[in-house]
Amino acid sequence: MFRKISTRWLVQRAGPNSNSAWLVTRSRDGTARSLSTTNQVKAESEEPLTKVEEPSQAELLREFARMPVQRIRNFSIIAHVDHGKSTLADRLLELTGAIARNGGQSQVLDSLQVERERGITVKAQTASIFHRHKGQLYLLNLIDTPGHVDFSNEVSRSLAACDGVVLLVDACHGVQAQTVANYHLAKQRQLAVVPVLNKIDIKHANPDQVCQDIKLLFGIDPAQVLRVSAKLGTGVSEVLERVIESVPPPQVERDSDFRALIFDSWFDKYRGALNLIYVLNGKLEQNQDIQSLTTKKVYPVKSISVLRPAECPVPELSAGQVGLIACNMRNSKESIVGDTLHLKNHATSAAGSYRPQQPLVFAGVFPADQSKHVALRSAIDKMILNDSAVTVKVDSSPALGQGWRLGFLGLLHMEVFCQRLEQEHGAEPIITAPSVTYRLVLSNPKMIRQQGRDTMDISNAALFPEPHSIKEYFEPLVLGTIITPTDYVGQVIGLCVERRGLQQSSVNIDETRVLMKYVLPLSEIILDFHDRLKSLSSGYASFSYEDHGYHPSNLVRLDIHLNGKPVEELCRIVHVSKATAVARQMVLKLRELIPKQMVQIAIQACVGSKVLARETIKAYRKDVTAKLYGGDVTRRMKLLKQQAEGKKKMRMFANIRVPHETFINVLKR
Ligand SMILES: Nc1nc2c(ncn2[C@@H]2O[C@H](COP(=O)(O)OP(=O)(O)OP(=O)(O)O)[C@@H](O)[C@H]2O)c(=O)[nH]1
Repeated sequence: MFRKISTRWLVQRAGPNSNSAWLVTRSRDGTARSLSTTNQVKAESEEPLTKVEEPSQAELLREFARMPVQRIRNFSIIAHVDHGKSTLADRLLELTGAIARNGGQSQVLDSLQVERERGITVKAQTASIFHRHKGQLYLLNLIDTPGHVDFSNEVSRSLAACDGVVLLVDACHGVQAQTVANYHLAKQRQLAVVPVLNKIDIKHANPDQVCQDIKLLFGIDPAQVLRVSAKLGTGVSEVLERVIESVPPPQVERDSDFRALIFDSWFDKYRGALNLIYVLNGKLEQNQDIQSLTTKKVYPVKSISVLRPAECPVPELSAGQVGLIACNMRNSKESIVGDTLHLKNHATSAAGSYRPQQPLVFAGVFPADQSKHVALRSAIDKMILNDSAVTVKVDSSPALGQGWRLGFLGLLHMEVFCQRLEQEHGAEPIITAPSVTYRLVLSNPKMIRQQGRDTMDISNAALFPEPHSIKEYFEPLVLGTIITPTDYVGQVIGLCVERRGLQQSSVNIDETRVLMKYVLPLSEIILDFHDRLKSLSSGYASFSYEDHGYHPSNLVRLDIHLNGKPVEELCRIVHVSKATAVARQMVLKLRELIPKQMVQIAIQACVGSKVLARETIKAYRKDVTAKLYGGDVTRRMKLLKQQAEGKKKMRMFANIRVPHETFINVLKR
């Protein structure tokens, strides 16, 4: 028979779609009755209930088409690494019915294999969700962003399509370096900030102290900071309420010609490049012809869909909305993140002000087998479509053949890109040692092809000119922000000094933590600075950095010779004060990494003609005297002498096999 239920039970039964408008009860006479507001739910809650139905996808998508701008909110979740952005995004998707509760799949928006394997977000992901607030249905476009500094391009790209951010801070670890960087990024774009403390369920969380830190660093009133547990779902619905109240609706025009910003794209095997767009003006319908502002090419719109987070087809997209379009674009030269789309022959001004970040670290990428050159080029092209921060230039090397020089935002970015090349496109590239871009002033400017400039930018150590032709050296610097517990300040300062850092400021956030700013050479931090910082502070210190221009320096080119032959792929540009230490470390590492071969291998690290370090890998030795049994000792000596001479010849002509991964592994300490 019928049961009496409480309002609370009813709302919970309604599950993810607690939007009361969508609850449908069936009364005693069997007629369906929909409840439109929370108040009505209360009034009707004493009624017997037999069935609760959820709105169909079709109903929601009809609402999507009718949604006025005033009821749209576009926001990103930003935070330091591991502060719980993806977990909060999961809860918001569940709460609004976009995904099933307890679906067994956590971090739905971290869909890439590399994200699941490494447990980090590397790509910002979008989802359009619906939520009922004060009786009105709202459309919320949520973007879950990565937290690591190497993927900060994803954050700036996402912010171009937003009017507000949820600034998430871990209640145990407090404000960290990337929290500060992301907060300033949002403020630069004048976005509304909804401050949220996460992980309040953890016993040793200290939300009051963290609120004080937020007040000190960002001037946010502690009373404004929401306290949630994304894991348990506590307080998550208030986040949505606050987003609707604090984030302004998009500043867009619906009564003008269509204009949209491409803020992400990726490759689909069957449909080509798919563009994620944010519509700023007018509306777009299927089969209309659109034009790119950059390339001037015209494309027919083949399909339009909205991400919930799965793709759902919709007939049109209106200003203020975010959606996915397929329009026969084929590669990264056509589908450009940051480009503006408009209707054919309705030229307009650029939408938004997004520019990809400049890469800081460069590495050569070559096919392991030259017959795979075309396949690797196509894989790189598809990957760049999905990662607009990566730059590509053609490159070649005597040992590795034709390839490319790619620019990345950091070493992790480079590793993730190469891992994705392998996992998503089956490519097996060889990656050479990463390097930063140095600037050289030459004594004879005629040597430089670019006319009218007497400086030369160089990121490939193999192309480093002879020292006598260089007048001045410059190296790139970064301004690093480090937040560390006071107990580790000594070790952190030691590390920064070792890396040629200069302290700019030091501020006590509270009694237990210090925020320090250091100017550091970029080349000193790209490889392992972050790992060292984490290990010497037991994981508590955090680090983020931004570009700080160029500074005069004193550099040398360190060559690695194997049996007297230079190996271009292993040479590096280093600061003169570090040359001997790096030389020693590289030869030792190479001795470990290069397998024993038929000939003895001499590994030398040299600057010019001066050898700074040397190690030897002994050859395999066949026992040529094994067949002798007894006999004259001179016979034995003769065989050994013949063997030694044969090896000497081999050493001169033999090609020493260096495993592909050596080029990267030699740099890891
Ligand atoms: N106890 C507790 N753990 C949480 C909470 N929210 C997230 N976590 C855990 O914190 C870890 C990191 O969560 P993620 O959601 O991956 O963090 P993220 O900020 O998305 O990480 P990146 O995208 O890699 O920067 C996971 O192990 C979560 O289970 C919470 O409210 N309470």
